[in-house]
Amino acid sequence: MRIGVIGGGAWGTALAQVAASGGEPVLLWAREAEVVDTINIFHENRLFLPGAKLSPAIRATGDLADLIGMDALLVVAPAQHVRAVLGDIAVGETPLVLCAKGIEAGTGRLVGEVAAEAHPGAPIAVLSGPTFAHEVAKGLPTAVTLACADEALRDRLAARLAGPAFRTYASHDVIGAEIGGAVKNVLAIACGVVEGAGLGLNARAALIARGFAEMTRFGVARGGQAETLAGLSGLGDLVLTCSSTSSRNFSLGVGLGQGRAAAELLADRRTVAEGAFTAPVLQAEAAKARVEMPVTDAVCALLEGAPVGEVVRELLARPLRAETV
Ligand SMILES: NC(=O)C1=CN([C@@H]2O[C@H](COP(=O)(O)OP(=O)(O)OC[C@H]3O[C@@H](n4cnc5c(N)ncnc54)[C@H](OP(=O)(O)O)[C@@H]3O)[C@@H](O)[C@H]2O)C=CC1
Ligand SMILES: O=C(CO)COP(=O)(O)O
Repeated sequence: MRIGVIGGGAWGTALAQVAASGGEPVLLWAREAEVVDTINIFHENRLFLPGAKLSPAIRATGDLADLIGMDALLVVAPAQHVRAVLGDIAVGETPLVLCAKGIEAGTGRLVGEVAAEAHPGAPIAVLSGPTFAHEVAKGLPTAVTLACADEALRDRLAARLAGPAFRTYASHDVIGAEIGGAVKNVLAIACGVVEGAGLGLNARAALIARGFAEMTRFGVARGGQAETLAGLSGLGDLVLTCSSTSSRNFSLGVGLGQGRAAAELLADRRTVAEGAFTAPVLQAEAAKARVEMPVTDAVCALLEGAPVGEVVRELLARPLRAETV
């Protein structure tokens, strides 16, 4: 199965490394000439994944049309750019494996839904889980959810992408797998705020647990399964991203917790913190579905510039309620 990768950021590059681990050729499309050149010449993505030695089986191209005719395409552009990028390539019935984590602003669509609209003939799969790109690129042990409604295709993709240190767990729940990855980015910002504001480890654990409750409420309301949300792509990724400054979303939250403005923090970075884009659209989608998401509301308020002390006081002053409903 010949694999093409759309997106030359850290995660697209690490996934190309996974797909090339058995020596099979992999073609990666990147927007930036510097990424294409450093991969082809030095076998390193010096812009987005510096220091990771890449397989010589990975070749990069700046021409999206070169990916036509592949057996499967991993779509790893940031969530807000997936529609535009997929609009630039004719994929026909080539399976699309969505690997970005987010919800599209303006439409409230999950990335898989965006891809299905752009290419109605293409089977859709989702790869998601606790996966810092730099660890995957180094070959450190990692496990992901590989979700696809078509069982035969799911098994072929899971087998093709699995490696000695990269385990793919099959699922049929595409929506649940996507929602976990999208929502955990917003919750990771909240956990970063707790760290930045010095609110302690009890508060972080409480946010992870209550955040997981709201992720599950929203995921189930949108048609995902609670079991998927409790798996690698939901709880697993939530725990990873909420506990390390390796996470761009957690780091953004640390800055917010220290009282810095979101605009300043986002302008400072070249890499993507998806939660900042997902938070307002998640809040709007939750309101439509009548799902309460107090942690997401708090993150939205902080991104809009509300003072940390005030937001935390409001969160803690909410009426007491039963833990499970
Ligand atoms: N990094 C990680 O550890 C993981 C990331 N993910 C997810 O993967 C997705 C991609 O993240 P990641 O690889 O880390 O991204 P990076 O932050 O490493 O890089 C961002 C990439 O997106 C590109 N980009 C920016 N704007 C556009 C655009 N308009 N059209 C196409 N490409 C664009 C950037 O190019 P340019 O510099 O030219 O703007 C760059 O190649 C995200 O949804 C993320 O949540 C999932 C798992 C792990
Ligand atoms: O999705 C990720 C790990 O699974 C990466 O998280 P960040 O985008 O917050 O760095």
